[in-house]
Amino acid sequence: MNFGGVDENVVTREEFPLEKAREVLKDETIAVIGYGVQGPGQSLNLRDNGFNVIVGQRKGGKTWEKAVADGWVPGETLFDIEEACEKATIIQYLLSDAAQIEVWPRIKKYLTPGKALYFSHGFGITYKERTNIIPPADVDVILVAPKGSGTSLRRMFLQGRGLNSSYAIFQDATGKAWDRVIALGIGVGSGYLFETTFKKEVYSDLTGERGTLMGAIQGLLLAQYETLRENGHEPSEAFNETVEELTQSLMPLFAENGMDWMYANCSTTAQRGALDWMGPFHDATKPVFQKLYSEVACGNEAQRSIDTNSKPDYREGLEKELAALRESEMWRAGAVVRKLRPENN
Ligand SMILES: NC(=O)c1ccc[n+]([C@@H]2O[C@H](COP(=O)([O-])OP(=O)(O)OC[C@H]3O[C@@H](n4cnc5c(N)ncnc54)[C@H](O)[C@@H]3O)[C@@H](O)[C@H]2O)c1
Ligand SMILES: CC(C)(O)[C@@H](O)C(=O)O
Ligand SMILES: [Mg+2]
Ligand SMILES: [Mg+2]
Repeated sequence: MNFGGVDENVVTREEFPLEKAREVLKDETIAVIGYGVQGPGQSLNLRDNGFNVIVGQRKGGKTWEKAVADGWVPGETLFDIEEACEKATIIQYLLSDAAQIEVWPRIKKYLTPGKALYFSHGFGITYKERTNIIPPADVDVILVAPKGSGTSLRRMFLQGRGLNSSYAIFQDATGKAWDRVIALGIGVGSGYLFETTFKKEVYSDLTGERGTLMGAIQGLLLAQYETLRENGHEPSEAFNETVEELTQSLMPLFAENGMDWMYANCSTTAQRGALDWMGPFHDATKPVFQKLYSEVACGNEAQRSIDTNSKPDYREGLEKELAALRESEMWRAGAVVRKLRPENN
């Protein structure tokens, strides 16, 4: 398929319908290991799509309880991690990236010949010198990476929509890796699947989430909010002009029909200014994106993530940082603005 002049390999549900996916995987037991964010989305979609799926999760704790609440039955469809890996023919390794490193020595013995090891991130394999995740040569190693949160994957599935995913094959030991990866991609509820490699997936994913999807957007929004506040604008005006209008009014327009369509639905005054100021914003941020990509490609970002996320108290530290964000003036103002949406009254 041609994307803006470039040919790419993609697979749609039309070419590879759900019935075909069920046929390909009819003799497989899929174990979804981990029940954090992607685990629930992928396992519930697979279950609702009629696949033979079980969940492997650390016993006790909140996520085990969440799995039980979602209808996974201990001893029948919910097991501890090692038992699920033993029963599986396909192991979907959906622990957090740091936990994948820690748990790997305990689960690799269950990767017997002909099984498949599935990831939703290229992290563990690409940075193998840092993760020590080195699968045996006689298993398939495949990837389906939904391009969005597991929460969205599930929500969009329930709405009859689909979140796009990339797919990759690192190792095809059985000759069935392509059928397996595409069938799983369709089964977890992907909109369409586009081809990548483990390395390109992790480089683009780490760049995207640090960049426009999460890091850059928060930096940009905050910079504008602060500028408005420093010049005497009230929080309500600053938040509406920075965040609320973006998410509620303008983003849906460019999601639906592209940036030019959103521009076309704004005043000529806005269009002139936006077209003129796009250049300076582009030029100011491009060097930051270039620096970010090179930090990802040399492995520094992966190492930072491994070092911080494998500390025993990392969750408390993270919660403090998230609380600071939540309690900042901009996001406290946001909570009030959201409450005032008529649909929330
Ligand atoms: N969060 C997303 O929506 C998202 C999107 C695309 C890809 N991914 C990728 O999917 C994979 C899973 O990510 P996630 O965000 O769902 O993970 P997560 O951080 O939500 O954690 C998943 C599970 O890991 C378990 N876990 C954590 N530490 C453990 C340990 N020491 N021993 C045993 N279990 C432990 C937790 O109980 C939890 O059930 C990652 O490779 C991630 O990069 C995530
Ligand atoms: C949902 C994201 C940001 O796309 C994913 O990459 C993640 O790591 O959670
Ligand atoms: Mg990611
Ligand atoms: Mg991502």
